[in-house]
Amino acid sequence: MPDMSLIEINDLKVHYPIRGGFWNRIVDNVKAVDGVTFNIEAGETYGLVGESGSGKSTTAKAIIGLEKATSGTVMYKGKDVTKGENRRKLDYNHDVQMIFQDSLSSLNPRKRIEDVIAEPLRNFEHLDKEEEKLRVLQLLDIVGLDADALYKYPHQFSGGQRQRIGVARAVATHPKLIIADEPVSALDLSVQAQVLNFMKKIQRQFGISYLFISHDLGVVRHMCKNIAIMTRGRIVEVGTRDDIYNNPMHIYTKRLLAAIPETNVNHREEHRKHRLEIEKIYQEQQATYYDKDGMAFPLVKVSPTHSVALPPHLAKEFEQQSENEGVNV
Ligand SMILES: Nc1ncnc2c1ncn2[C@@H]1O[C@H](COP(=O)(O)OP(=O)(O)OP(=O)(O)O)[C@@H](O)[C@H]1O
Repeated sequence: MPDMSLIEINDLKVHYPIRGGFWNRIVDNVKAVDGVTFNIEAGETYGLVGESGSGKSTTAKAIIGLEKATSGTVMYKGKDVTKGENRRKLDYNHDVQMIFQDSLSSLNPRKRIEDVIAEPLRNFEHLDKEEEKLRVLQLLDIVGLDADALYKYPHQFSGGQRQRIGVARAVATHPKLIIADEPVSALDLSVQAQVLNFMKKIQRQFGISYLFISHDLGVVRHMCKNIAIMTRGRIVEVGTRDDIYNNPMHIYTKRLLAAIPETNVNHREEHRKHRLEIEKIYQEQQATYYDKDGMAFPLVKVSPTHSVALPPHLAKEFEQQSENEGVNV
């Protein structure tokens, strides 16, 4: 039997009802997440990328159990953790932690850092005062903060330092998976790199997996082995880092790649031209990449590691190819 992935998300859907009319009946649904499937392996960083409103955060919330799945499964240790009873049985809330974009609102402003970081320890491990303090100090050290941080409050830190505190808190109970929802989007470029480096260091040290959510393919590049591109509630392209950056095939992925800012001033003009070119192609062709309801087409395998939601006229070639390969086996 093949090894199980750490977590397997299968055809996950989260639809929100829209009510209206005199009787306040359900008149339609917002398909925030509409059939998302991917696996995260132990120790890897999996990227989920898309623009605002594409359904990334709702996917994350459904995985962690903060949002109810309309259908589909999230399999962890062989059980579906969209069901509360399985989450409790498997200690899922201990094993899966989250880091949010805005640490100022996600860290309790009235608690000192010692208590902020100790909170998950108090929920899940019963240490005495001395042991607890030692653990908090170790965690601060791992994310490069001094012991005097213990007695300060979140607002006394910079954005980058607060994100590091969020990382220390998430890692406190040695989780198996950390869901990081836009963990560096609110930070300056130089500080982003610092926080990402701490995240990588911690990953090596504790062997944890990340689900790394971002709107920016530039940020994800140095973090993720596998990446899924999401828009309008569906995955439109999924592949290895190499597939996505060197052979993007969906028009939406190409546009996201062109949107990565060029840091080298000598290449800025060239990059601007390329971006405008892609934008023109996007405007001309995007309608063909979605069905009559504006939804992405089913994914088609274009290589063993790479799948793309190609429109039917482009998908044909690859469907034919896989059929032929099937015959050869
Ligand atoms: N509770 C809700 N009720 C109705 N619609 C919702 C709800 N939560 C999210 N949505 C809608 O679902 C879609 C996906 O939202 P989601 O927050 O998952 O996107 P996102 O990609 O994470 O964007 P962002 O980065 O801006 O949070 C959006 O159209 C949003 O308006």
